[in-house]
Amino acid sequence: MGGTFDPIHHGHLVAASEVAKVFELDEVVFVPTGNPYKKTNVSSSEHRYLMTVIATASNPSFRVSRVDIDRGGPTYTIDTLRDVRRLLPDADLFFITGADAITQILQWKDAQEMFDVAQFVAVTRPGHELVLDGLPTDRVSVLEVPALAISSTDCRARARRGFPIWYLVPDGVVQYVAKHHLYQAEEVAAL
Ligand SMILES: Nc1ncnc2c1ncn2[C@@H]1O[C@H](COP(=O)(O)OP(=O)(O)OP(=O)(O)O)[C@@H](O)[C@H]1O
Ligand SMILES: O=C(O)c1ccc[n+]([C@@H]2O[C@H](COP(=O)([O-])O)[C@@H](O)[C@H]2O)c1
Repeated sequence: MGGTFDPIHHGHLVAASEVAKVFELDEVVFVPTGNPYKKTNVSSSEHRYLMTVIATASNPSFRVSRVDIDRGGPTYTIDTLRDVRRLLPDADLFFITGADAITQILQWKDAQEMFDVAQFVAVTRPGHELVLDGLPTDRVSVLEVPALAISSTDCRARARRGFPIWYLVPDGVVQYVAKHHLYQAEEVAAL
């Protein structure tokens, strides 16, 4: 599952857990983006990586990869998939993505090649319509996950306004955000 994870929240974790169960996956690899070139004002990749490690630590089937962070340059999913394929040459790869991302996917770099490397699982997300027009139906599956109307944008806005993010994100992530003063007004957090 690729994401900016700024911060990772329970919507991400529930989606990953549900896909793992339904598709009988051995593990879910969370891949925080290095440079999500379509997003602005993103926290440092090390903060996002560490929050993802904290959030997934208690699940033995979840792990975190640094491939997108260590590669450098803009993060393209085709490169993520090539790197993960190199690390796991015999695995059947599934890329988990949300309803908002799947509608954009044909505009991603080397979109057609991505479907050769991995099967895509599009999970439902409150407030976002699943639009699969033009996508190869044999390479994209749809899965309805328990609806959690949580977004990283909302978590950041709540933290900035002094509202709690308890129960929207894992406890360790609440503590990490507080300790490092993430998402404060004018904040540009660096490790
Ligand atoms: N509540 C949710 N339910 C299902 N999928 C989700 C949910 N939140 C995020 N996703 C999916 O997880 C992937 C990574 O998401 P991302 O890290 O960009 O989180 P986000 O909450 O969408 O962030 P932001 O609000 O900053 O755009 C995306 O494919 C996104 O669609
Ligand atoms: O490959 C691309 O061109 C591309 C463009 C936008 C997003 N993505 C990927 O989509 C996933 C979710 O991205 P984001 O920015 O919504 O957190 C993440 O793995 C990104 O690398 C990929």
